[in-house]
Amino acid sequence: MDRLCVCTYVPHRLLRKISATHMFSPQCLDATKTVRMKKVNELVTFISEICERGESVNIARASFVTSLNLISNTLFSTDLGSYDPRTSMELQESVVRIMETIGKPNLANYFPLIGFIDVQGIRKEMKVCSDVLFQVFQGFIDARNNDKSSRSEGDLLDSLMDLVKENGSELNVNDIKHFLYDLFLAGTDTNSTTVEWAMAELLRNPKTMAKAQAEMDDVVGPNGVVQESHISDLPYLQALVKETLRLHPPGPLLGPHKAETNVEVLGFLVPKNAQVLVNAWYIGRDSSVWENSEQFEPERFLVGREIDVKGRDFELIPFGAGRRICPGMSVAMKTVPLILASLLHSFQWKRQNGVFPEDLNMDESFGVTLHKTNPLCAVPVKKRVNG
Ligand code: HEM
Repeated sequence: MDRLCVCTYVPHRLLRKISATHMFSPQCLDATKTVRMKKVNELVTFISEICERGESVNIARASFVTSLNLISNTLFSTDLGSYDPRTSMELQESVVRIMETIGKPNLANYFPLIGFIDVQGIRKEMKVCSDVLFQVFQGFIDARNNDKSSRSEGDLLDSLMDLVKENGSELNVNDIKHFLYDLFLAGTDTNSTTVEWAMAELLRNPKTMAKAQAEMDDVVGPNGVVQESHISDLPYLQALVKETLRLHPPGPLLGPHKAETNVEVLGFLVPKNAQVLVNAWYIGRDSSVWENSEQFEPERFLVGREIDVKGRDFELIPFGAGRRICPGMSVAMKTVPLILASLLHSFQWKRQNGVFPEDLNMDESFGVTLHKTNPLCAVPVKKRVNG
């Protein structure tokens, strides 16, 4: 993978390095632990309110807001998402619209000659929404430049602005805005889609759901509150996250790669400059590698050789591998299990009119992110006495 790694959509390599030290390093992850807990607790509170009204929750939408607020708090120390559909959050709406627009089949990809006409208005829509994001980011940058007291000790924007001052020749405010843009797009939908697919698999596999909940009752205690520190003691939960990423990798074709030089892969020549799309979705379902490859069986990760998602085991690469591996992997592997554990430990889940069937519709819509075609809506029922 390292030889197929020319960067095609992140504007500045330096920023990748910065994110590794300023956002995703073990120290930063430790420092942002409290924010993650707070935001996940807000999700639980929101669902508890829905529970009291006996309504259903759109799982992807709710966990999308949590993921968005997690990122916006790490970057700007503020919420940019809202669970209340009546509250207009322009950044949230624009991120959703960008993800929907990117996911649409674009005729220009099939007929490049007509690309300049923008028949479907995709380019225009992308521009309108992206402009909103850039304006919001510029607003935060201006506020910090104009009013030093609006700087909040330790969030990522402060560090990035300090870096611009120190490395003016290599880095400018535009680079920062593009970097923030990538983080919001790459780090929200991926997380929430994974939570939705995991919940869908569990709802049609009640025995698997019961096993995961029993493990939590043992480790967290029936009336305890899930903490991030519990996750390492919940092997079944970790296995079910891996199994979800195997069957439903949010980035089914990873990011577009390009060969830096002629590369030989398994006897095939990949010529220099060729664009390479890696089908992580197929790799995860390859029946020559995975037994019962279409079945959701977290147990497969608990026996035999340990297979992880960190880019070293090529049969499971939902985050990619090599130099271009997802920089947010460590934060995703903390957030997704934490959200899932909180949803499963605090609530039982049912369908509006009964239980979910084994043949629950699991159709996938291929786009940049692999979405569930029919959004999963489920009714929460409070499980814990003090939850
Ligand atoms: C379950 C959650 C996630 C999955 C499955 C995932 C997966 C991926 C994949 C497959 C790529 C492309 C890798 C390649 O081209 O080989 C990627 C890139 C990226 N991801 Fe993630 N991601 C997740 C969560 C996150 C989060 C939470 C963040 C940030 C907070 C994030 C930030 C990024 C960025 C900035 C890139 C672009 C990196 C580059 O092009 O160099 N991701 N991710």
